[in-house]
Amino acid sequence: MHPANDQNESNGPDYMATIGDRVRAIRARRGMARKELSSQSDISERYLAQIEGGKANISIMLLQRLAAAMGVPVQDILPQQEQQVLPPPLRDLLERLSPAQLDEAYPLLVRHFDMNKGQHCGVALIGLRGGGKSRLGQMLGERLNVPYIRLNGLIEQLAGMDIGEIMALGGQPAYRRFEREALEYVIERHPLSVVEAGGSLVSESETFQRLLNRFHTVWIKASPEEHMQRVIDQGDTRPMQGHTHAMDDLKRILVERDADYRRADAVLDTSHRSVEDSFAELLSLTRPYLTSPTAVNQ
Ligand SMILES: Nc1ncnc2c1ncn2[C@@H]1O[C@H](COP(=O)(O)OP(=O)(O)OP(=O)(O)O)[C@@H](O)[C@H]1O
Ligand SMILES: O=C(O)C1=C[C@@H](O)[C@@H](O)[C@H](O)C1
Ligand SMILES: [Mg+2]
Repeated sequence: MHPANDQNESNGPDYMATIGDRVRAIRARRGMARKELSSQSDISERYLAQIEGGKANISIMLLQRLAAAMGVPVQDILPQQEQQVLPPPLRDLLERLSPAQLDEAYPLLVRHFDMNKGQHCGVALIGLRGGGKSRLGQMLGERLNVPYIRLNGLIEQLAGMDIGEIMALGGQPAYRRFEREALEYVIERHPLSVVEAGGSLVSESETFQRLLNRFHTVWIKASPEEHMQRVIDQGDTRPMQGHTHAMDDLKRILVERDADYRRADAVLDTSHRSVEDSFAELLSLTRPYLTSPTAVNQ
């Protein structure tokens, strides 16, 4: 409340008038007729009219009954509330939410105001090969009806050649240039999407920073053994040849990138879990960043 108002309200008539205004406003918000409030609070309609008209010097006991009948704390009716941070309607709304709904509300508000500043473009999945970025990313896009974009696929489209050819022709620098170009393409063309980053994007600090700034990022991780087994199960043994060495390499890469992957906004560990189970958690972690404020209940 504004301090100047508090001072004005502290003299008798203004104080009573403010109580009257507050009672009328709360009753209206609750959709209660004066008759109904009268029977709920056991205060006569005539006296309620006097209270609302700022003409009654209401006792503490009646004030308590009145507040209880309208389902609000007494301090909502009293004018001087210097300690109160939130305006009553907002606090009232938040108090009615369950803990799970509050968890949902927080990122929604964060996202909403960030979106006003043009910050967020959706969700980006980062992590090492075989974590489940493609599998889970596709499911997420389909479920929430937003495009799923595999950055490596887009790089190949923009370059007009596959990743192997890019590497052969221009090496890592060329790949990094196309990677950045692909990310900017997504930011410009897609207001909301699920982006799968290549496992090594995090090693390119400027591109990674851009991704962190524009997306809600999730590190999709697994144990080294599962990363390895899943990639082998997909029939791709290229980076895993040599077995013990391959496993050592994988572990080393995970350690090397650990600090970068940890910069993600959230972490999803898919080790020893079913795809469905991992997806359910990913959905709850990211839904607020992929739905428009008008589609909260989607
Ligand atoms: N709990 C789980 N969550 C996600 N995927 C799982 C899970 N359990 C098993 N899988 C399997 O692991 C594989 C993950 O492969 P996927 O291609 O999605 O990984 P990726 O992170 O996209 O790797 P890459 O960096 O190579 O693109 C899929 O075949 C998927 O079915
Ligand atoms: O994890 C890695 O080192 C890589 C993963 C791929 O997605 C590509 O980003 C690239 O081939 C390197
Ligand atoms: Mg993938």
